[in-house]
Amino acid sequence: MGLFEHLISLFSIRKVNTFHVIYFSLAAVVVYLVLSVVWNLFFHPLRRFPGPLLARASTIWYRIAGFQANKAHWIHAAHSRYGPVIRVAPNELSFADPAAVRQVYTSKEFVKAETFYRAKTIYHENHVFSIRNIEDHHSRRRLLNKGFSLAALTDFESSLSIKIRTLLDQWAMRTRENPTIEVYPWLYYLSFDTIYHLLFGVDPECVKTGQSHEVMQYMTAWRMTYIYKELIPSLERWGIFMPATVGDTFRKVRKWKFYAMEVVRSARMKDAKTPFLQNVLHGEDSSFGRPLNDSELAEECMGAMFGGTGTTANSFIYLLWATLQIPEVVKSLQQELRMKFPDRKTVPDFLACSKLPYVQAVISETLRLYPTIIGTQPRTATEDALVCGVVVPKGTTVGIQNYTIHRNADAFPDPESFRPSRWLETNSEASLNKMREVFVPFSVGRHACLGKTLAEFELTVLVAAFFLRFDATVDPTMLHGGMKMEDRFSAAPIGRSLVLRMQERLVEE
Ligand code: HEM
Repeated sequence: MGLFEHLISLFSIRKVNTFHVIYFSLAAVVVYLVLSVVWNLFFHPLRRFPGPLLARASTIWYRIAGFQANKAHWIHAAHSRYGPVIRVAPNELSFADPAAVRQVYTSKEFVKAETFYRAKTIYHENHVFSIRNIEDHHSRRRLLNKGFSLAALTDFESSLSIKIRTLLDQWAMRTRENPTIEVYPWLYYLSFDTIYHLLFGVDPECVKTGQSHEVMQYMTAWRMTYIYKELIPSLERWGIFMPATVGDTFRKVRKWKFYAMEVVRSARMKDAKTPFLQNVLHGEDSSFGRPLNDSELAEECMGAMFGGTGTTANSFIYLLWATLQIPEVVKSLQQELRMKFPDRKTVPDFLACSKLPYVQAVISETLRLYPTIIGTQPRTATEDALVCGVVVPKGTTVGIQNYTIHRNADAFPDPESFRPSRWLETNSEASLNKMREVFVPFSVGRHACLGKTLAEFELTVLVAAFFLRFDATVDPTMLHGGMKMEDRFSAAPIGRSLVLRMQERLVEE
């Protein structure tokens, strides 16, 4: 007699109907859930680690936090309550100890966590961000590095300067009559134009026209699909067949893929000459032993478009938000810039601005307090490992979030204050080293940001050109609540808005 028949005879059921099947199925699910909670709380290898009860018992805590785009904030609050090593899901630990950063992110014992990064594929192919295998990732990185190198960016600098000048001309023109301006979309236009032009050699001219590009709505949709895919990985295949809003997001991502394939095909036909395309169209991905095909290359382009747009745009948005509320910071910034560049309308070159200590301190302080990759970057232990003296069993996922370690009070006293001068007034090499150890906005190790140099170029030149040319303040209608960092892995202000009052000032009054 089978188990099902046995249960039926036990409950004296003569004839099985649909109701019984549903009833027993539900009962089986409840029993399974209860047993897994008991296992997670009392028998799991991580049972001794502290953390919120719901997080130790099930993945619900982690999933709700993810859905609400609040994961980084919840984990941060849990660290304050439970200590530097906490359990944030039955099989996941979070470390707030700065020493953990390099032990995890530069070690071969840890690989990208499967569910989290598989969900970050865009449409049916892996790209450099989602590849987990160490050798495969290495060969893909080798293929892409050249397109984002310092040499490629130095060649591209004049195009970037033109875009920044066009943006500031737009702002100057629009604020002549009325000084109030919504800058949020404009900064997306600038970073999108920049990455697109760098990749494909064509300027989409969002800044020039003041219009969004169709790809931007696809990228917004993608931010939701990876939350859904983390929950149900098979949506990668089936998402486009889902009804309503959920299906719409997947269908938009499919449109983005078609768009990217078209761009790649046309680049192939024209044998496009940007450093990125030169390398990827002709170079081999050594783990495939061949160049990337159109679909694989389209996916890399989509990854770079996404990686290069919101990250830099939001960093500058937070830089303006934080800086413009502190008149002394603005004054120091403008003094340094105006001493060096007498022409206020100039868009200075990167090399000169990269040596200006206060400009660099303002950028560092922004990336410290508002790291756009705000949350955990989860890795899975491929063998038993030791992190900060704690044994991490094989198969455990661990993560360290920049939002938390960048607020380490030992390295950054009074961590919630935006204080650029902290980067300049350190009086010992030891305290500077401590700050450097903890400060990892672009991550470290083999998965560190591919676009770091591009982001630094863009931010540095933009900060310099903006503060040379404009006097600005945050509009009084802006509320702190609207600037809360929404954690969808890459963070953005929850209100999607930054309204400023600004005035072009070309001479001292
Ligand atoms: C201020 C701006 C930026 C910040 C703070 C930032 C931060 C980061 C961080 C922390 C990672 C590691 C993520 C992880 O391991 O899960 C990363 C990876 C990456 N970033 Fe950025 N990023 C920025 C701008 C850019 C730009 C402009 C691009 C343009 C292409 C870019 C492309 C990438 C790519 C492709 C990866 C994956 C690298 C790999 O796994 O090998 N990022 N970024």
